[in-house]
Amino acid sequence: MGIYQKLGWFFKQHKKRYIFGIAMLMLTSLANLVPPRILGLMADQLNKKQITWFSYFKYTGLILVAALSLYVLRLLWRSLIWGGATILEKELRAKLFAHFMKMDRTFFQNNRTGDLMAHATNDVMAVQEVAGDGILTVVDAITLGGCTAVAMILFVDLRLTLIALLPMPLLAIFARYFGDKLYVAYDKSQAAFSKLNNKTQESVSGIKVLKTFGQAKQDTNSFNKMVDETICINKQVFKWQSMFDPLGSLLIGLTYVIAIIYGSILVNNQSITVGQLVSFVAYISNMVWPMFAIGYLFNILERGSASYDRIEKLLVQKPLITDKNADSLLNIQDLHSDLEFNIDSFAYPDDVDHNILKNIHFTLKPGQTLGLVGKVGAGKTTLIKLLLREYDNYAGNIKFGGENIQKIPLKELLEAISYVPQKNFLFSTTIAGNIAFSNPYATMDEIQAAAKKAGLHDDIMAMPEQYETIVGEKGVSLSGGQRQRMSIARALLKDSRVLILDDALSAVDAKTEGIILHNLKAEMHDKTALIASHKLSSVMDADLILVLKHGQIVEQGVHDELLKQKGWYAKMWERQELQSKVGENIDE
Ligand SMILES: Nc1ncnc2c1ncn2[C@@H]1O[C@H](COP(=O)(O)OP(=O)(O)OP(=O)(O)O)[C@@H](O)[C@H]1O
Repeated sequence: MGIYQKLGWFFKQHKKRYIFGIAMLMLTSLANLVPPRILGLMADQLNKKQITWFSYFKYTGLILVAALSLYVLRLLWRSLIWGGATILEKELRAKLFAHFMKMDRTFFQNNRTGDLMAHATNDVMAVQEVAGDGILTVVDAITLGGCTAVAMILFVDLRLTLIALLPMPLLAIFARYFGDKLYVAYDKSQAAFSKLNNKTQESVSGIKVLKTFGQAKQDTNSFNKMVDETICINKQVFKWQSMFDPLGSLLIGLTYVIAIIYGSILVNNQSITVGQLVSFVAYISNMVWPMFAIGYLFNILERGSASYDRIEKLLVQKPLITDKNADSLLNIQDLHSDLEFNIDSFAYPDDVDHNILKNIHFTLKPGQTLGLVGKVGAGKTTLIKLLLREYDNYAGNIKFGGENIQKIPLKELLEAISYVPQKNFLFSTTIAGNIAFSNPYATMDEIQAAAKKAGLHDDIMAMPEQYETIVGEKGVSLSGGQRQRMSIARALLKDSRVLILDDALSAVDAKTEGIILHNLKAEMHDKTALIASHKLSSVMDADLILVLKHGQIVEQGVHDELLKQKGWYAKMWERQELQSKVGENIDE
């Protein structure tokens, strides 16, 4: 139960929602007691042949009212409690995302991207279950279980209740034991299935290469081995399922048998009426779920608590770059968006003798786009990292709206930037969830608009469940180009003043690239953009293009000017034009 204390901040924020939701759940439990009791009363009157049309309509009417109330109550508690869990999920994701954005290189070296993704998906899901299914199981176990037991005792018989319910605690114990085993087995099965999916995709896309190198047989063997392993893992799920399901039915059946045998004896010696026995049998079905709920509850709380601890451990980590020089009164919204780079020199802290950037000076007005080009290792990403404040140890300054970026609170600065990194990450969740990661409160319309601008909408509509399709580790694999466009959609969903694309269109075909750039242009009219790319077509419309070589600007200007200079840019442009016409690979 400690997890509820840890999540106290959230329940305090949503106190009214949970109080009302729990009240609705309790009323649901009470309403559940009505139909069995009425059935019993009806059975007694039928047995004594005393039933009249009036009482018949009264009883059926009451059952109908109870059913309608149950419908409304269930609708209310579901939207309140499960809705609350969704809010918690969104808040935790937003917290983690904001934290990841704030953290520096060391954090990402210490925490592998895969692990961070797991925290942001699996752990967040486990915690949200505490606020959704966890509350449901606690309340149901206590109120539905408790009220039904009390009704059995009050309306029927204490002895019958004690004896007939003897097998029920076993149901809770088995639900806990098998529930846990099933969860672990199911998780492993999903991981194995996604591994198999990826392997299939790799083999199919690499089939020509495999055949050329005579590796097709080895690949088939390793594929068959993987299929066998996956089947073995899946068998575990069926094993636990086939052990638990019949056992559950057996225990429930046993309860009914005991109730009917002992109940009949009590009817015979006139301790209870036939109607009471009918009510009792109907109450047993009310008892089954609370027993399962007790079993599941422990699993939900244990998993949720462990996951919350892992999330907390991440959130308490502090970035090395701090706000020590920041002016807390500075509000980035008040700053004009001129971006000035005045870097005299920069060397990475672990290689201080080697200047990676030298004499980088330029200014961008709001709405202008900078193109950064140059060979691999020329320093394009490094320049971007300095704007993202991953390093402060450079000679010179970077100014945004006339203020040194080191004076702007880091959180505000990063919130003003949408960054599409070279390596994009995908979470094991829906497409919509993945896009909305940068803005968990985005509406479906906003998500779709961002996907359209990023040229991804049509691909999504062709997927099995469109925006609800699960992607990533546990779902459909996306191509490199689709991942890049997803990352761009994510960045566009965040309303920021600076957009950075770091080689973000490399895997996108020329036609789609044209569409995306056109859309970005419309989007960027008052925003500043930095586009680093190996494809010159991505930067040809930029207001300023810098060609970097060994960390220095060797050419600069707009596309036409650079072509006239007949330097590296003009040569590369010619090559890439030729390449796109011939469709061949020409290396730099
Ligand atoms: N963390 C680091 N520590 C030391 N040197 C680094 C580090 N990161 C990059 N470098 C070096 O800095 C230089 C510039 O790298 P950078 O990634 O900025 O180039 P780039 O132009 O973005 O290359 P690419 O086109 O591959 O993205 C390279 O020589 C690289 O090896």
